Amino acid sequence: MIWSDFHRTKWNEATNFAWKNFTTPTVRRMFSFLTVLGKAALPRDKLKELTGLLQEMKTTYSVAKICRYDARLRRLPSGDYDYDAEFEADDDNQIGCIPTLPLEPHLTQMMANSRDPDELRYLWRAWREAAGKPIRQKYLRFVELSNEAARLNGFSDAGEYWRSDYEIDGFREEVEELWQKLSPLYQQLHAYVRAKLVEKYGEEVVPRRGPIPAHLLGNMWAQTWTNVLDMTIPYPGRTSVDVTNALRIQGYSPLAMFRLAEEFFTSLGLEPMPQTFWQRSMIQKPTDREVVCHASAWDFCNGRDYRIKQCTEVTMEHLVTTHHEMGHIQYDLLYRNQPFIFRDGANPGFHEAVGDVLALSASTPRHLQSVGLLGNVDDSYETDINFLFAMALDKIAFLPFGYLMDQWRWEVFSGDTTSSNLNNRWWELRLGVQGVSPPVPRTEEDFDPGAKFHVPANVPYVRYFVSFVVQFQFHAELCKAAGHEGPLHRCDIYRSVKAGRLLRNVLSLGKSRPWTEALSVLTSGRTNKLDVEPILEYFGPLRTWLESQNRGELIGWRENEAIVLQVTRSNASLITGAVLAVIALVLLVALV
Ligand SMILES: CC(=O)N[C@@H](CC(=O)O)C(=O)NC[C@H](CC1(C(=O)N[C@@H](Cc2ccc(O)cc2)C(=O)O)CCCC1)C(=O)O
Ligand SMILES: [Zn+2]
Repeated sequence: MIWSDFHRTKWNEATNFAWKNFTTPTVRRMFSFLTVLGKAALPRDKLKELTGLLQEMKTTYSVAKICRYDARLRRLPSGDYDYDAEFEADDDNQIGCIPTLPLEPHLTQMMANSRDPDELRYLWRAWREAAGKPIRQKYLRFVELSNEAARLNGFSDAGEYWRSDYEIDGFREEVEELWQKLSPLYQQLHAYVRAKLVEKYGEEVVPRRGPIPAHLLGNMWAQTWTNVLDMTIPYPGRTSVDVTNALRIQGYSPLAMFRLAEEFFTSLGLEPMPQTFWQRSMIQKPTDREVVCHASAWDFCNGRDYRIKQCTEVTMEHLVTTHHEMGHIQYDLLYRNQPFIFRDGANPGFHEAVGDVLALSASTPRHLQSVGLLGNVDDSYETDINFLFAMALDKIAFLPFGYLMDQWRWEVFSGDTTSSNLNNRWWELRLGVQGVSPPVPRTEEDFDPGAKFHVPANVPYVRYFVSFVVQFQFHAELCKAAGHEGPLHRCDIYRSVKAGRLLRNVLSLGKSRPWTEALSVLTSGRTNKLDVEPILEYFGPLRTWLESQNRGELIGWRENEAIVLQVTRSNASLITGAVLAVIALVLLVALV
């Protein structure tokens, strides 16, 4: 339907007050959602510009490729990798390189498996040159138009529009409070992993009391650290829950992984995937065309057609992702009989939590053994700690990143962060909240947030932070319903129809009731708030172990070490003396 400016104004006036006096709460709730037009509230030409910018940014990200790292050819006199040589003809090989490496699966796997700091630093920087830097200006214009659309919907900026999905005042403060309670556990994990990386790479590369360089954590954004488990596992040689090898040895295909995940859902009495799902999903990277490989789950809003698009690799990490994506479809299926406007998650964090809740059970050593993916599992203390540590590299390591992504974007939308400190503010948060530092100096020429899918794709992110807290609330309640006794981290709700019924009751509500009421249903009225107790209970034994291991280590990080390390490592001769003097001055003032 084409909205003329006249009609839009009339609609806005008409809907701005009449419905608020309706007496039926459900109808009032429907109108409160229907009257938010989102970007459609923009004048046609601006809407066209906005959608054009979004498509261009998504395309840049999905086609970005970089050159292969070539240790031999390009060395500066200082021994550093001469990154700029990438694009200059040089005598060794006549022409510059041809960018051939895409993010998925190549760079993802290289960041996971390489143990060469120089190669990792190259991959880290080259990806940001190719994916982030080119969209900096587009993103700034996109923010302006997003804010204009938000204001036309009655919000102060796009951040307030995004936060309205959570329907509570003070959501921002609530998230801040949750993070403050979780940060001590994160700092313990950070200190332990840093000490192990110092052992591996030396203090030249990893400062013992400083932030961890972001390229060494096994992930392009340092958002989850499961790929450094081999270097950090507490008790090497004991049972490790990374069943990637078992999956491959047993000949698992992506389809078999999907069937395994589906069977967990049906074991709880939940919905099987519909026929069309198996016919129309794309579960492997096709060879005949370029696709966006970032996994996604799709509801075609007709009660029948649901699909997953995923470039599945046969790894443990992808088995967890398969549960995650199928969790979205399960939620879509459970609320398909709701009125259309209520076919959504109670809040976006709930939608992200469903699959992860089942994966918490499916990842336990006991469960992996019961499906034949793990051999003999002992109930020893060491096996417990190994398991909890592996889970923490995924769940605890992620928390600061899940928190800071939208902290940064909310500040950009509100104007607290502008083009003059766009990238610097990102690194202030990455340093201050997450304790990671860039392996090479960053400037306002760069746009590092743009190298993370959800920024060019404009997908909000605090939903994952909320999910990582609430999924443990779900886990605790479903384990209670399943009659589990013993430590929470050993719970496996597999085949518990009681747990399945409770989950069905909560998820079938969709967005027909505020999520606080859905939480009340989940906890039989015990609470209606986000609560960090279950995740802290789950990781309790690991926290005690980390605190004993970390005796003598600095917990936390000195932020200035990041700067000093960068200066020494980035070939000081390239940096004019003036800049060096400034840094020395800043440090002097900071230390006085
Ligand atoms: C039509 C549409 O868009 N549908 C939505 C779903 C819906 O709204 O119904 C959708 O499919 N979104 C895609 C997105 C994909 C993934 C993701 O982006 N994850 C985050 C954060 C994270 C990290 C670790 C983790 O264990 C769990 C999450 C990241 O990778 O940074 C990639 C792999 C996992 C989930 C998703 O499924 O959430
Ligand atoms: Zn998701």
